[in-house]
Amino acid sequence: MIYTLTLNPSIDYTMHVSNFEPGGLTRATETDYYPGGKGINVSRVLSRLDIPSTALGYIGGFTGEFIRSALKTEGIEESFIETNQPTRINVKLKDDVESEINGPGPELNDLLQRRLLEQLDRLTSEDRLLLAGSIPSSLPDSFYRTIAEKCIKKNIPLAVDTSGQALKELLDYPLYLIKPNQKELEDLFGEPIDSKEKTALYARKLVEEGCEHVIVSLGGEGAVYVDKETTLFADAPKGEVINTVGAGDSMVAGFLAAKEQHLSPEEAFRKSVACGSATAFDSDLGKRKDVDDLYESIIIHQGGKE
Ligand SMILES: Nc1ncnc2c1ncn2[C@@H]1O[C@H](COP(=O)(O)OP(=O)(O)OP(=O)(O)O)[C@@H](O)[C@H]1O
Ligand SMILES: O=P(O)(O)OC[C@@]1(O)O[C@H](CO)[C@@H](O)[C@@H]1O
Repeated sequence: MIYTLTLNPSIDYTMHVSNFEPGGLTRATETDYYPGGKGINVSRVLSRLDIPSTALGYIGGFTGEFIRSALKTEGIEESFIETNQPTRINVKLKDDVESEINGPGPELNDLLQRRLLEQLDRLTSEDRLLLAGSIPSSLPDSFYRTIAEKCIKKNIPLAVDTSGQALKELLDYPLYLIKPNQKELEDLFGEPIDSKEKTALYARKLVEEGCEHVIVSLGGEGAVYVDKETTLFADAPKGEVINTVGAGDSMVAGFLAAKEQHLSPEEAFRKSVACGSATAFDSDLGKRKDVDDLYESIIIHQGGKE
């Protein structure tokens, strides 16, 4: 079973506006709300691809109830731990450019932390775990490390989609999959990375440090994939971009789904890019039909083994 862990879920409240005026009243032309948080997005896309997963993490209050019922409607298993504070609401503002305001997340005491670690103790080497999104500030920065150590000891493949210090610390472990975006890769190495070739070079450093599969997403520029044997470049397909929130998470889901179906790295990468772009072209996460339609149109170039 694939388990997705979202320590800090959210409701994503999307507001479409035109000419947002800071300090003034702006009326939205359209609003939507979706269950959010990176791991939850991955579980939702996996489910659209007919791959079951179980969503783990902390939820609470009326917002948490919304997430629980949305996942139930979509037939997604969950085993969330209840907190006594409402799950955060993250605002996604769509004007000519996209802006995001993400909440800080709940206070999680020692007991809640222990409950999650006990849950994870029940995973076996038959499972896979995805650690996705930010660590709420009430948890120690080392929380993902604690989880990683447990998983590596039990040979549980670990996929990671997070940023900043949390991501840096996890690179000490042999990870199954990591999917930084361009900015996250730049932050990791403290260097501007401004071409696909340079992206591949730095992605290869991550492979050399022990990551089995590295995908770097580059928004409208597509993505780069590196493993021990292969370097691949994908162009993003053209289409009307509606909402890129969750596009990166969709890529992770596409790759994990394809690997569950034993597809080759190239096919898995293709599926990953198709999922990312299907989401970018939708107001919610991408739909199965759109992923299938885009799949064949993704152009993949082989790179050298720098
Ligand atoms: N403008 C676009 N046109 C086509 N596809 C896009 C566009 N923007 C994003 N995508 C698709 O989505 C993928 C992921 O995009 P991006 O690099 O923005 O992810 P991200 O920053 O991790 O997103 P998030 O954290 O919001 O999930 C890209 O590799 C591409 O396949
Ligand atoms: O604050 P975090 O945990 O870093 O990111 C949370 C978030 O921005 O990531 C998802 C998109 O990737 C959204 O559903 C959600 O609002």
